[in-house]
Amino acid sequence: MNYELKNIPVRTQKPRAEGFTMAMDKGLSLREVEDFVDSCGDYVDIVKLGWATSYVTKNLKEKIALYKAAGIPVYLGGTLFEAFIVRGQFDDYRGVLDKYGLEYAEVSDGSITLNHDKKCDYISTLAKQVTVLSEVGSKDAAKIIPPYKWIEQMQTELDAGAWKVIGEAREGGNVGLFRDSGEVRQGLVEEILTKIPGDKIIWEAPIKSQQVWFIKLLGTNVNLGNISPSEIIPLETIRLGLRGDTFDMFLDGISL
Ligand SMILES: C=C(OP(=O)(O)O)C(=O)O
Ligand SMILES: O=S([O-])[O-]
Repeated sequence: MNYELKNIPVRTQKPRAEGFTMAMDKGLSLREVEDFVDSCGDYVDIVKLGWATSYVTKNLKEKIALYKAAGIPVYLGGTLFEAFIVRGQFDDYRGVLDKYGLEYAEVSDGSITLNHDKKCDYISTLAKQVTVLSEVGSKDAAKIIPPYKWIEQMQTELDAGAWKVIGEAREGGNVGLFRDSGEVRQGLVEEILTKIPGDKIIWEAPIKSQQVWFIKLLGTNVNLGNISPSEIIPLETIRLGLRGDTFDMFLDGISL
């Protein structure tokens, strides 16, 4: 760090299994990626190329190579997986992973209706090729999945070979884990945590108030995702108690 401050919570270091930050790149240029990894690389554990943006992104190979050179793995948004599945192109999807040398993949059903056993089959097949992140939750705000179903799905997806499960929120943070106002479905999160270990979950939390909520509940080293590149440094300060929102969290025993 640039100077010494006392009572700063201990952050996990890369490669992190916990305290993990997933950034969402939805079309950064190569030059922007160079700047991004230079300024924020220490705080980014994995990058998702949001939904199917990789289909239209220029210089995709070069972009993935820039992240790789910075030690940051890349995966393609779950929506892209779903776009292949709905068209009967699973083998083509696997070919894309190979073509771009990707080591991670997301399996989700946020936009399609997928039989859950079939989803788990995709997870176990892909887990033989790459590290799989599987996502639970719908992108449709009208589809409310009860907590016991979230738990059942998360557990069976982990059992099928998912490395971590992701709680859906979209870029807007207004579905899945959250109400359409962006407020956390607190009862849902608390119930999930009675059964699924927190370190196995990445909570999509694109909005600052959501990040703060999870850090207050689960501490500095909670896994958070769908973080915009411009919010990586701000999030790191929130994790460290160096922004107003969490300022008092780590000041036990200290007073003026
Ligand atoms: C983040 C989104 O999609 P995905 O999870 O597929 O990246 C989104 O649609 O806002
Ligand atoms: O919507 S809930 O479970 O607080």
